[in-house]
Amino acid sequence: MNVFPNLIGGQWLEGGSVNPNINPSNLDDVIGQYAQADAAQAHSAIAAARAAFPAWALSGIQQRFDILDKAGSEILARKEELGALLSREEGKTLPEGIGEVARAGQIFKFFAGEVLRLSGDKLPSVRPGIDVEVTREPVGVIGLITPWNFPIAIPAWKIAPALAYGNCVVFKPAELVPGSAWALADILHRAGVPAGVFNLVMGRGSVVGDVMVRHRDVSAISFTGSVGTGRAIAALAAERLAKVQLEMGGKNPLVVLDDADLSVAVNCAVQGAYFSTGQRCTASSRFIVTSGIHDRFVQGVKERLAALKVDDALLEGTDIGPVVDASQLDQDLRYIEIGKSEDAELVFGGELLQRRTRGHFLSPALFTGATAGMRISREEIFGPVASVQRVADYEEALAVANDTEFGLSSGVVTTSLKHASHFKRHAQAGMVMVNAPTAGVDYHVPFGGRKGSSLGPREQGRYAAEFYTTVKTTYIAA
Ligand SMILES: NC(=O)C1=CN([C@@H]2O[C@H](COP(=O)(O)OP(=O)(O)OC[C@H]3O[C@@H](n4cnc5c(N)ncnc54)[C@H](O)[C@@H]3O)[C@@H](O)[C@H]2O)C=CC1
Ligand SMILES: O=Cc1ccc(S(=O)(=O)O)cc1
Repeated sequence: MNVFPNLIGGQWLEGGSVNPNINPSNLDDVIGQYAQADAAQAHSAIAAARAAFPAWALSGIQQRFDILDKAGSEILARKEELGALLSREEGKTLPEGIGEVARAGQIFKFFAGEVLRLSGDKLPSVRPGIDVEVTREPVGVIGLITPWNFPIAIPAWKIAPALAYGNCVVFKPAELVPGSAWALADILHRAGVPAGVFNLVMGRGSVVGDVMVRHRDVSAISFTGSVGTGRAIAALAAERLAKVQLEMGGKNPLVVLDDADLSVAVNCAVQGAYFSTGQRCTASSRFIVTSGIHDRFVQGVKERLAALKVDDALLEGTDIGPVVDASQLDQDLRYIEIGKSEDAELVFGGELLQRRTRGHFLSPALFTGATAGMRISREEIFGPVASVQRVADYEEALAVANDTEFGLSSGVVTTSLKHASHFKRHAQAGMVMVNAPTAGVDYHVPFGGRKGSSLGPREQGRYAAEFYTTVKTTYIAA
């Protein structure tokens, strides 16, 4: 089997060791062997990016538009094929995989447009005879470190703005999903990104990622992943005053009030908590439900879960694919045991499933009787596991929803305008959903959270400029 190489300084390079890419729906299916960069190759990629930066920073906007637009067009044209690769390596269902690839293509198109919309301000000075200009310039070499749960969308929403605003990129994807990352690198390379401007360094976080985070020529790091790794990266970046942007976990609440439309509530709950196998930072893992609707809601969710098909991600009709790997499956099962030991009641699922192929199949799990202090109510599980907390009224529901160290996405299901408006104002989260699942975001508006979920400027949309550029104020005396 051929090895998929890294892209460093415009050259495809093997070297180092290789890593098999394994299908979580079928552990006997090896998708390919992918090069694993060592520390020396990580250093080479950073050097190549640094060398390419002065010319790319000053490159014409037509060149940058053309490259990003071309990449976006190819991604969109190949969305079925790339979606199948994504689903095969990550385990989300084929429609979800295709949808994610389309999102990546649209993100490249959006940032191609942003290249043409670059702007600044010209202002009068408070002093006579002086003009002031405020412009944005690229930051330099940016290190991008991404997780396995969105193998192409998260890389796209970091790479596209980085390149659009004139930065050079060293990109390290998650070890579990090198296939989508490699395909994206190949598309960018063929779209005409100059040598060194974009570098792919597949490899271990503790080796390649660590070099990127510590290297003084990497001016900024954008990371999505676990809280532990995010904290460690922030500490190292702070030591050398590098710019940092972190997207980490969530413990996203979905509040369901007595006056909710039951079918909307059940739909939001099931989609938000269990689709994509619950492996989304925006997934709802806490349903906070007022007493008057509690039993009907639980019954409705159980009925919907019973109708869902958990199977091979690529099979037609599958609603929920496998858990991504053995270690994540262990984590999910561990939390299911923790929930039981905390005296929450497991009312549905949480069982390993046998399918035609050897894969990490887990039935969606629902707990009731959860309370705010339980670990299943406080810690991110990152799997198809959610729990219901019963509350007396809206005021208690809001307090419970906000009682978390995280603050990414927060949802309410209600037909009361008064409660919806109050929740929108008082939910302590970066994204608020009214009668919509906590997961399911657009690609052209800011994405990010508060408290322990995020650090640094927002990702996505035109707000991305805040992280990927630095502001210059120029005073011009007449
Ligand atoms: N919020 C989110 O979107 C995500 C959260 N997670 C959470 O994290 C848990 C563990 O998943 P992992 O994939 O192990 O997450 P992780 O945070 O360890 O990995 C994310 C990325 O960081 C890299 N990395 C790891 N150690 C590093 C280091 N010392 N320096 C620089 N880069 C490093 C990894 O190689 C990967 O590319 C999951 O169970 C889940 O709870 C995982 C993926 C996404
Ligand atoms: O790319 C990251 C990403 C994409 C989508 C979502 S959501 O499922 O739409 O919430 C979250 C993160």
